[in-house]
Amino acid sequence: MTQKLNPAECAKLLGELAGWSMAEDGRAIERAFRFANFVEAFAFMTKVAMRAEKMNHHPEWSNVYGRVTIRLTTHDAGGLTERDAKLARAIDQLAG
Ligand SMILES: C[C@H](O)[C@H](O)[C@H]1CNC2=NC(N)=NC(=O)C2=N1
Repeated sequence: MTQKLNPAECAKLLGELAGWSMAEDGRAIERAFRFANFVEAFAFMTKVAMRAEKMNHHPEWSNVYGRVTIRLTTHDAGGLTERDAKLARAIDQLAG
């Protein structure tokens, strides 16, 4: 099973992932993305959804018009793991 990241590993990860922040519960990382309109936001979500499915690791997210808010945590581990880091990097790439 994927091992939860320890506090030092979490801090290191946040240092590497510009734009992401630790959730208040300390069990996830979060980032908000803004797009010009709903269609661009949904196109981004579609790309992320396909990648998440391929990685078998899925975001918790919401969308209002051009804004997409994403929370990443590993449910099977009850906290942050390397799988969240990997998906965060992929999401940042897809955001362009
Ligand atoms: C069996 C388990 O549901 C799967 O391995 C995947 C599916 N997608 C997942 N996504 C996230 N965020 N956390 C998980 O633990 C997870 N598990």
